[in-house]
Amino acid sequence: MSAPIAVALDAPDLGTTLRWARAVGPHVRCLKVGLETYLRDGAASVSAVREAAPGVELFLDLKLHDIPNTVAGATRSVAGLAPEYLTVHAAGGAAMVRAAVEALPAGRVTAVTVLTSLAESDLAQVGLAGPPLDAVRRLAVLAVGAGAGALVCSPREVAAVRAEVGPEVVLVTPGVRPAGSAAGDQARVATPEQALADGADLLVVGRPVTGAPDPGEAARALAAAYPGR
Ligand SMILES: O=C(O)c1cc(=O)[nH]c(=O)n1[C@@H]1O[C@H](COP(=O)(O)O)[C@@H](O)[C@H]1O
Repeated sequence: MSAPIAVALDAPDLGTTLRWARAVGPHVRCLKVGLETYLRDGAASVSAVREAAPGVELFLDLKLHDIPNTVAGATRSVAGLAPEYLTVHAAGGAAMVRAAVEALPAGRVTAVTVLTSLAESDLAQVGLAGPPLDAVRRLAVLAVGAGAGALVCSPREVAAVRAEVGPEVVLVTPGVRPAGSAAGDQARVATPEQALADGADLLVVGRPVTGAPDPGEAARALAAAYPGR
């Protein structure tokens, strides 16, 4: 099985997105198309990434967050792209997550709990008092109860979330930084070793790979260090 890594293709133009997809695709299980690419290049970018990296799973990271009726419609709008993962914000509530689940016939609705860029002080500012773990656990339980098949949390919470939701739910962790990599705007980070040891199923890695002088080689080295189980 290929390395449990999703490379975030957050690129400034479609040519770069596809160059990265071709370079890293052979080494990893999954490629992530997010807001930067999707809002600029649309659905065609998803098909183009699939063509550039055949056989690799597609993670469509649109972080939907709206009233249930609107999220259901938005999910139907992209369901034909057949993403293996589609993100929604768990904070949109159980009815919203369920609306996405019902509108996505295949693939996993993937609920983002608390963004990995937020530290405890940021959460306090938006009215979520207490450690991030409390909110992450609460939102994880809510989302799984509403039918989400995957969750996004930081590697720091993954062990506690696993204990909460059991073995079947796919746990996805961004905020993964190999030792020595810059954290950038990520607040709750850990190494790939730690994330996997704590029970993560899929590591999302962007800049440590795509910002490397040779993204293909960076992905190859990361995949060799963390081969699929
Ligand atoms: O849903 C996500 O993928 C996501 C959730 C989250 O809490 N934090 C987070 O960083 N992400 C995404 O994961 C990727 C992380 O990229 P790097 O920080 O460059 O490794 C970006 O594409 C983010 O949009």
